[in-house]
Amino acid sequence: MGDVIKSVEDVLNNRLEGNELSEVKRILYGKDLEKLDLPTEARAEAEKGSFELAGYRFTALTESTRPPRVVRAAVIQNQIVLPTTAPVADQRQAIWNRVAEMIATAARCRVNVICLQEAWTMPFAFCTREKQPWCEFAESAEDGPTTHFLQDLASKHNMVIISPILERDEAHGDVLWNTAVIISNHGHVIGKSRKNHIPRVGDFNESTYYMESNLGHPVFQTEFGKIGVNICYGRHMPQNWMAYGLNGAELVFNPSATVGTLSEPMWGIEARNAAIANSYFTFAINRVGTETFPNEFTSADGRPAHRDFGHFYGSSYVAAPDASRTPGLSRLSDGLLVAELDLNLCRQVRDRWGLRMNQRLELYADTLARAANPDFQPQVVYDYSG
Ligand SMILES: NC(=O)NCCC(=O)O
Repeated sequence: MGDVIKSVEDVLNNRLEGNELSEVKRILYGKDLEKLDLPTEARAEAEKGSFELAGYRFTALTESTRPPRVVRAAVIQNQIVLPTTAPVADQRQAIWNRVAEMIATAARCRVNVICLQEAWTMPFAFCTREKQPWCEFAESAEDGPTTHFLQDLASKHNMVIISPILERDEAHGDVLWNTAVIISNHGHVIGKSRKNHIPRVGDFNESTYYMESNLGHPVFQTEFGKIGVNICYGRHMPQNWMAYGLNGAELVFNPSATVGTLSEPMWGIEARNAAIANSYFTFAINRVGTETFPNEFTSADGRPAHRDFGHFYGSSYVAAPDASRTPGLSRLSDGLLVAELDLNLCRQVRDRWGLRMNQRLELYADTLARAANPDFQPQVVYDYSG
């Protein structure tokens, strides 16, 4: 179940042709984006490493008063490497090695900014509700071994790296957080962003492990654009996406871990809608594969106890403010998706559609302030005529 088709695009490409195929792509994907001509060496590395490599170009109009601001931004989706029964340090090291290989290929493709998947150094073990050994994966955002590991890669490859980890906040009594660390292309930690909304659905028992962010909606000014990170479940909250936009984000990454039975019909819609509504680029990143745990757990839904979470369906993609999007990566295998984009498109779409200009923040500030008040009464007008 959940692992039958490689991708929706694969099915469309195999079943449709000619004008029918291009019309379906125009309607579903905005336009048929030009494929990037990625280096032969990068393609060879991807083939040798058994991961998918895809690249697309989003263009913008040429302006006479501003130079183009073209950057290459990429995402990685990957399976865990060792079984979940292996020692924690070995599991993490094996994932580091795998992802470092994929980051090196990204560097060959001249990627400037890359984001990894949610809690990328570990299996998504929160379904188990067990604390050990999974809490051992937690580490300092500023000074932990994963951050040090990536700082070297970031400066070596001149690449901003966004590293979503399980954070251990030692200064605050070992509190755990779900955190994305933003490492500059010179290898400095610029800052961190924490997950604002914690799922309480299905086997996503994450509220057992960590708290909602206390950091708001930070946006990080990098050499390659202003970056926000909306972690996984936060993508269901339009106001969460909006707040990164209010703070000026041009690129918003959504590192995720989600399974087909729960969320696949929502996946292609949410990050894409956010790109349209907020006039910025979004990057939806999902892990891939099926992870099996040593002890059985139940899902509180009457099904028998089981040892796996279900299939993480990958399908990572990039969406643009003009409603175009890339095809998704595979539902089944590791992948690196590269998008070349001109950040000038954000302003061009704002000027054309006026969605930010017409946002009416003052109207919603008032509605939200009232709705958040314990005395709130919904504004409903009743029909008493019958
Ligand atoms: N990791 C996470 O927040 N998953 C929740 C499920 C979903 O949002 O699809």
